[in-house]
Amino acid sequence: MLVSRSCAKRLLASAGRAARYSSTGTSQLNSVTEQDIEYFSKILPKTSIISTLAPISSPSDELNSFNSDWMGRFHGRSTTVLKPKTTRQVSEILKWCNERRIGVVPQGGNTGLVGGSVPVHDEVIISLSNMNNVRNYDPVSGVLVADAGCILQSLTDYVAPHNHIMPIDLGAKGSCHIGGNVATNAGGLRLLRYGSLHGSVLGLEVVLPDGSILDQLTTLRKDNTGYDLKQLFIGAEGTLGVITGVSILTPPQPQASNNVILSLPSFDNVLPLYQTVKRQLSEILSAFEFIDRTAYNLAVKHGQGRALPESETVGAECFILVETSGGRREHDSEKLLDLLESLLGADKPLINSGVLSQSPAEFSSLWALREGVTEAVSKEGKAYKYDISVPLASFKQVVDDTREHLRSKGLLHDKAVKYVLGYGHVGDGNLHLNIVADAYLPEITDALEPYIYEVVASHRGSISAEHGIGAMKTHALHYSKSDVSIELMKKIKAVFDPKGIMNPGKVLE
Ligand SMILES: O=C(O)CC[C@@H](O)C(=O)O
Ligand SMILES: [Zn+2]
Repeated sequence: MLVSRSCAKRLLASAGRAARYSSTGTSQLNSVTEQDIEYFSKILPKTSIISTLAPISSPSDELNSFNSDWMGRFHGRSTTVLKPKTTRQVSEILKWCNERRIGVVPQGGNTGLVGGSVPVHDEVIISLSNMNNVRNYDPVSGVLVADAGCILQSLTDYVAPHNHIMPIDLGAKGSCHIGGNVATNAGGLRLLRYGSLHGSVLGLEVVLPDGSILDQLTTLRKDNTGYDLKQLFIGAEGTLGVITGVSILTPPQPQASNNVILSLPSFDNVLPLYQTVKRQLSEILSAFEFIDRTAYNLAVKHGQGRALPESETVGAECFILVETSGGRREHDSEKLLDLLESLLGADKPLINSGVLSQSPAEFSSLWALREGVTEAVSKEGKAYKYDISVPLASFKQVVDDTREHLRSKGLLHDKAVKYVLGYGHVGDGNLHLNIVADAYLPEITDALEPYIYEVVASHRGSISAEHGIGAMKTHALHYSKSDVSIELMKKIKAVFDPKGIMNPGKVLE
């Protein structure tokens, strides 16, 4: 139900003003009041509002999962979650919040790793989970238009009968939303083959903080008409507006997918191996993923995938998962077998052994060893997650140096930190450096930061290769962005969101 302008004005005038300073330091933001809930309940059915405030008054534990990230590292104090079903409803909510200066946090599947989708204070959470319809699919062009709240896996299932796949794939696919993927510019396991979302996303529908709807939901492959505004929202982490619809190009399903896990005696072999694999598999190579020994052991310990036969892992310092996706089943398998033969038959073999999947179940099981590292780590304790781009050659050095650094501070093993491990997307130059401890402790954070960011900056790398900045890295943005860049980002933010209501405390300080 839409609320009339006069009704909105009346409610605005009567609304209480529990003002406080926002985390961005740029504007006064207000807390939600009972009058706001009264207004929201004119826009949304009561079942789509979770609030501890009258006249809804849901139990506060219902709010907990929306206020915390899945790692239990970031916590907000929102009193109110709104679950709109339509773009128009999102627009009405934002218009109201903008006029009232109420902070807003858009939330998808809440699977992020940098605290981007939970409030810093008591912002209203707009959950996109009720906006979960496919709007249109053209199996000829492969262009899919979907609500932002569609779960990635359900979209993968939707396009599968049409012999297409989604251009992204990530461990959280069973719960992450396509809108969240776009808002965070999620990378994932298919980036090597299909590139980033900046290329696959053709159009977006975005509700701006003042409630206006930016309809750029084009399905065109070519549209060279000046500034490509949608690119600004890809990776903006909800700081410029709420993405409500996504138009995305889905690639044809490869006819044949194979994978193999190679065990390597030394990390030094990773780079020559990558060169060899690229040369021999050329266009059918679709993933080249790295798992160090610690990461592998944890994945196995926590039952992610099936452990490789013991004999194949003896003496392995690290593992590489190679995937091929091509158009000719026999040809592709032969290419992979030829690769294995030539690697193992070399005078100085780069690998100890390789385990090739022989069935769809084995294919998934090998992937689970890699995809499941995050899950395994979460079962071990609290993880400090650094998601960095550094030259491939320094992946191992960075992990080893971090371990030694923690040891020198007396924090390793006997004192809180249990593991330091590395894994990630070698093909994309992206290392996931995880430090696993018993708890999130200030002395560990102090030992890790700015240490890791300085290492990254010394390589002219990125402090966030794919997970974003969220609330976790706002203070460190300058390690990867120049002053000029940050000033421009702030100006862009001010143009779209002059009152600073959108996802305050994220991306920019
Ligand atoms: O948990 C992490 O640090 C990485 C998660 C994800 O980006 C992955 O590549 O598995
Ligand atoms: Zn990753």
